[in-house]
Amino acid sequence: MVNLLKVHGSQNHFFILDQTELDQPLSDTELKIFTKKITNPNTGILNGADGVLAINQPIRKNALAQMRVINTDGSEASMCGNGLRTVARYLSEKYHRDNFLVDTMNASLRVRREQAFAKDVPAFAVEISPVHFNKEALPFSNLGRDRLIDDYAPELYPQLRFTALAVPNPHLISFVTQQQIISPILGIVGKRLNDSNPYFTDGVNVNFAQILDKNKLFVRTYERGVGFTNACGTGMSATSLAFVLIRPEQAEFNTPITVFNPGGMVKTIVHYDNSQYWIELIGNATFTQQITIAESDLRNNDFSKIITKNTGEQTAYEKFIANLPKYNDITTLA
Ligand SMILES: N[C@H](CCC[C@H](N)C(=O)O)C(=O)O
Repeated sequence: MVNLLKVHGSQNHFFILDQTELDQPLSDTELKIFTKKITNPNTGILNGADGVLAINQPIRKNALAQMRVINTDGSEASMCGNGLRTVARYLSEKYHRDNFLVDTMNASLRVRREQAFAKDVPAFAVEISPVHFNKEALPFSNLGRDRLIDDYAPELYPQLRFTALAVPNPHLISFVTQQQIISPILGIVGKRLNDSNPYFTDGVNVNFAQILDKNKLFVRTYERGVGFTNACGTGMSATSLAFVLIRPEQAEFNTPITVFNPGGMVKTIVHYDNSQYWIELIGNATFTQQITIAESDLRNNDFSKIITKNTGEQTAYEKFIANLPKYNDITTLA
């Protein structure tokens, strides 16, 4: 039998599949098919999810394990901030470590257990890096420039200023008004740049941010390979870096920034060390259900005989967010 976990970071939901526990790990094709089925609310389980986080043996020395990120459309991403917090908690409890490295596609990243955000709301801090601004790393093209930092790009959407950066998955960020953040604009831009288009040929995660106060943001994201999610960890991290760079009078390096999102709240800290930017993303790592499935059923995408067990943590999480200030009553899955 195999144990899956249903988890979330800021209610960005995932299934964790520890491939090292399987007699025969799923192939890349099997993992893609499995993800598309189990995350789809109609064909999957537990209302689906925003992706699958697959854990494999480490690929670099000193790392405890590798995390791979598969979006609901089957595409693989180089990084997932909310997901890495939940994988960090899973590995922390499996190997009894609180401070270690996790391999991702492009880098081994530091993770550590943080003080819980509230009773039964465990929290982890994860490193978000490497960071790139040049068009080759994102990639973007046909915008007549090598970098896009706080500038108009009417080809993408008129009257908005955009910043493009990779952490290392690709993000497009715009600081907007409250009216704009709750308007259909984000969905229009997100859909257009994740269908075939001449600018972001690999797609891009689109983030609209409202500046609430000094070191305080609200971020809403249309995710590549998924669509609207309750939160995007790499999106909130990339937005925090753009905030510090573009509005230095309102956001500082090495200072916690509170980022609210439709699914809850995280803290970010933007760093610049040895001429490299990196971001700490600190937030909940909630396990909502434990799922038991026969390995043969997993391989055949047959979820008819699964056994699920509620952890009770979602109640604690909802109590935690009930005490947070409300900024935008957005039903994200619009
Ligand atoms: N959709 C993203 C991957 C998941 C990132 C997000 N869920 C996060 O928490 O960072 C992409 O294709 O780049």
